[in-house]
Amino acid sequence: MTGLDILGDCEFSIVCLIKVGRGLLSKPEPWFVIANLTVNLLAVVEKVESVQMSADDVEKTSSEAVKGLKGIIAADSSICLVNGTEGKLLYRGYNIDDLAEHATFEEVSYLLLNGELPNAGQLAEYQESLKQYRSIPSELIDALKTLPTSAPPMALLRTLTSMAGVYDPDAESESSDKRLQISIKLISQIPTIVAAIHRVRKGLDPVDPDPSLCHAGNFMYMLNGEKPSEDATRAMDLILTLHAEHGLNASTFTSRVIIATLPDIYSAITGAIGALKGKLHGGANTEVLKTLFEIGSVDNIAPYVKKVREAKGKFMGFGHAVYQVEDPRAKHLKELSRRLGEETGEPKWYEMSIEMEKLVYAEIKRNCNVDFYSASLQHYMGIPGDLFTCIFAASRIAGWCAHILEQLDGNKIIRPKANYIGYEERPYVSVSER
Ligand SMILES: CC(=O)SCCNC(=O)CCNC(=O)[C@H](O)C(C)(C)COP(=O)(O)OP(=O)(O)OC[C@H]1O[C@@H](n2cnc3c(N)ncnc32)[C@H](O)[C@@H]1OP(=O)(O)O
Ligand SMILES: O=C([O-])CC(=O)C(=O)O
Repeated sequence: MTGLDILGDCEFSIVCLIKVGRGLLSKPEPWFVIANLTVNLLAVVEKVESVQMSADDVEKTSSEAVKGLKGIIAADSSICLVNGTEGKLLYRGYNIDDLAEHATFEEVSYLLLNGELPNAGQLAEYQESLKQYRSIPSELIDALKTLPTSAPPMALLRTLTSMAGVYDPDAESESSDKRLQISIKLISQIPTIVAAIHRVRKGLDPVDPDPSLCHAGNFMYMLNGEKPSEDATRAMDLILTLHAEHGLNASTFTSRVIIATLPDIYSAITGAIGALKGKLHGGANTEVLKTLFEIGSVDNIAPYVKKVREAKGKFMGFGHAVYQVEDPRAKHLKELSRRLGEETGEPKWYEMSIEMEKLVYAEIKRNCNVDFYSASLQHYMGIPGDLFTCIFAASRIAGWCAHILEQLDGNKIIRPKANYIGYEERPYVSVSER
């Protein structure tokens, strides 16, 4: 905006006043003069603001970025409510406590994808579809055998999920039916891929899925090569139910950002797996077990907490971006960890976790999150620590797919802007003069 523009806006008031002075206009009341000037000055302010608004288009704005986008509402969603002050979690309106107690992962994943719990017929049909999709292309197993066994399982999962997209003839389909089908396929196949990773890196052959087993039972079977007990099946089912969905967490947001550019579902899921891998997110469960192993005994916890505090370090499995009170999922995992600690005759890891929870809370006033007790629990279930995040992914695939389908319904590309804090425009300097 130039000085001339501003003058232009004041012009009417000034010209009027001059005309009054020359007797060309009758003398107005003082309130009229003030009101007139105010109106025109407001117009100037508005113009200045609109000039700033158009400068925003080139990412130059005076406003500050919200770090981590904390508290920013980035989407309308009817999938999940995370109430951080009350510690409440609802999937499509159903409380996680009720789902943990009564529902199976099949019901929960159907609910997340379709918006309603299935009736008996719908559930049977859905379970059948999940079973039909369980086998993965043999090319994935062949490729897995060529990859380094030392690679983190989440890196292998990321690579194989991306590959699965290459072998799916429907991957590029834009039909809603096909997209729902791909979602069901992914919910079914991620556990098969995870189990194959687990076995191949141990030098074992992958185990073919068993159609007589439910989703969780078959997952345990493909991991261990033995039919699981009812308790083991129920434990896996609970883990899958509790981790299935959590609003706009980092990996889910990633999946929505990716799908919003309209690539294919596999691309969005591959990105989500990459985001979940990080230790500030899903990767924290692996870190928790490492910590428990490093500490070794209840007696060493107090010195460990002191050491981490002095180094201004992080306590893995503690704190949350949304919950200011207890994570409502943690108590379910904690109780199961207690039970399995007793049943395996190795309560140490549970007892250490209890002491750690107490001492860390006293130190930083942060509760434990879903990743904390899932570590001792999965350890009791015989799952290696570095596979924990893959188990998380085998569950969260349901939430990711639900969000992807929701994003595609009325899609808009997600494109926030940066608060530019770099150089003003400056002249190019040739190499010889730098
Ligand atoms: C499934 C999940 O993703 S659950 C989360 C899993 N991640 C972890 O367990 C890793 C440890 N926890 C954390 O790093 C954090 O609590 C997060 C990433 C989960 C949340 O981070 P934020 O939203 O920034 O939380 P919050 O606003 O409470 O953190 C503010 C400060 O509190 C302190 N704080 C929070 N959590 C912790 C922790 N676990 N240990 C030590 N200090 C902590 C830190 O000083 C933090 O600032 P910093 O991140 O700059 O170091
Ligand atoms: O919501 C979050 O930020 C992290 C979390 O608990 C989850 O993804 O389950």
